[in-house]
Amino acid sequence: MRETTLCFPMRERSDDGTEVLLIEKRRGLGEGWYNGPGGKLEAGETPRECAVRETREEVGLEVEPGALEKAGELTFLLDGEAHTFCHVYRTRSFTGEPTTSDEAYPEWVAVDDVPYEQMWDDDHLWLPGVLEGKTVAGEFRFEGGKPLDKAEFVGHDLEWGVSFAAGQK
Ligand SMILES: COc1nc(N)nc2c1ncn2[C@H]1C[C@H](O)[C@@H](COP(=O)(O)OP(=O)(O)OP(=O)(O)O)O1
Repeated sequence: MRETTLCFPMRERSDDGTEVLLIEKRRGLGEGWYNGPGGKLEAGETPRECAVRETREEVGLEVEPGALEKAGELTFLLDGEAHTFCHVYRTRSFTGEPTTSDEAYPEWVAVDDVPYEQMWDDDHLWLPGVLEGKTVAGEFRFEGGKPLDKAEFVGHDLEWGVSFAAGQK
């Protein structure tokens, strides 16, 4: 199973609203859809280190590992087999301005205006709660063979208010 991360940088707008930094993915799994910066763990990397690196590589923001708040653990199953495990983080502490990379077009979006219709089918089930500050563990089931982004979303289980094991924070 692939181990991956997603990171959702957030900021307050001057008119009192909150925004989240999304990317339009330019290649790989979920190409053309909106998501958070993130990707696969490299050898020897912790999930937090991966989220920091992917956020830097994809959108040019610097985040301290300790400034990441663990918000979720998501398991994606394809045809009954574990396909991807994803650690989800949010943060309001970062430096730099978002810049386009080979992998991503970054875009600040109001949390009330997240384009769920242009995202993975599971995202509208868990991302609103994550952006409200909740924690979640979820299992999402897809069927129809590889690749995952062409498979059909068929079911899910969610648990809110979870605590994460010390080694998984
Ligand atoms: C199935 O539902 C998913 N929902 C969301 N929101 N995100 C998902 C889902 N499945 C996978 N992802 C995320 C998890 C990772 O952040 C990326 C994986 O993308 P990719 O395979 O392209 O990984 P990268 O490390 O970016 O790949 P390269 O560096 O080799 O381009 O998708």
